[in-house]
Amino acid sequence: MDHSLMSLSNSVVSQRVAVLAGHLNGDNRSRPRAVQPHFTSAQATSSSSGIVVSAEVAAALGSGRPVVALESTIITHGMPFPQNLETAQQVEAVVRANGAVPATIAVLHGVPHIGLTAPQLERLARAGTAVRKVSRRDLPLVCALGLDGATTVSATMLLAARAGIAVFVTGGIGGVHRGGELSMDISADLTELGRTPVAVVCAGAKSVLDIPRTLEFLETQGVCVAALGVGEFPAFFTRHSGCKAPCRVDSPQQVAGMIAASQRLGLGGMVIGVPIPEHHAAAGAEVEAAVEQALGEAAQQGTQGSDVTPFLLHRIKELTGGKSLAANIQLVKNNAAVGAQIAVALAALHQS
Ligand SMILES: O=c1[nH]cc([C@@H]2O[C@H](COP(=O)(O)O)[C@@H](O)[C@H]2O)c(=O)[nH]1
Repeated sequence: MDHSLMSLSNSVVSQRVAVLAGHLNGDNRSRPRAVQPHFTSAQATSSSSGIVVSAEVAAALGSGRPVVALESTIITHGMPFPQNLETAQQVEAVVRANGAVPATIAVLHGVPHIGLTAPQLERLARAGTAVRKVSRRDLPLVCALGLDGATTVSATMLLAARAGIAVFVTGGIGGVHRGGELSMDISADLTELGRTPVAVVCAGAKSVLDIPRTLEFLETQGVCVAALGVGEFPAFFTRHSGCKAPCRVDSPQQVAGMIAASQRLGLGGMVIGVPIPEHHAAAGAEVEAAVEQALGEAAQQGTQGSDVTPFLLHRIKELTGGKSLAANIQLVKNNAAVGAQIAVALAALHQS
């Protein structure tokens, strides 16, 4: 075993995992302060959770310091090498610079890891799409077969919650795909948001998706969706989706207050849409034209299911000559700063 890592069985985190595992199984009775370690260590075993938390993340969680979860599909499937590795490293640095501990999440050789070492991160980034994209439904298989897995928003949320991490930063969430009313192609991210108590800080959902139906579905799932500093739900590359955000928040402290209230009430996840900063927004019309073309090609080639998003991301990048990738990197870093500020505000609330 890697000595920089700590098995859950011997840590305070294991107690928190026990609390959250109960919640994920539908036991919401005692959630008020979801990350408070009030279970005895006898109630958690590493064999039941099988999750490894890095020593740094475990120490931060154990002392109530802010932690931000980060996903790994964005590294393997969302960007090409080496920009994916550079971005992953920079995002972790931005989280630290804003006062929180980053916890990148992935499955390595069948074991879910919360907090990766530099060599682990590099191995995933180099392997890219050769690593299996893992959402909630894929976890049993990759764990049982000892495979590597890059966790999507749904799997990352689930694992973050089991470790007691309440704030998670990514680029964009999955959603209802266009034509989803017939194909039923709806990302597992949306149902996960309905059931798992983690706030996902993102730049909204890409316009490759059906954003109005995505928001409708989130409402059905009972997910609190807010936009930060604007009235409109952001659409990833552009600040404008044409859809009013269900609510608007104006500071990390306000978001922390909503997360704390959600925890007290035993609710599920939350989406905080942070619009891409004005000066980094890619030429909207150009990216939108690329989106339309890529969607047409995906339909023509019969691309389906979990292959659709990676195909579209790759094609849009090609069609915009890399402008979409540059914008993507900037918005993720911006989200990382905001997410870390939210985690800091939440930790302060819990300690007050
Ligand atoms: O702009 C992006 N949106 C979504 C993804 C990834 O794609 C997943 C959704 O895939 P699907 O539509 O197959 O559920 C998300 O959870 C995330 O991991 C990404 O990398 N970049």
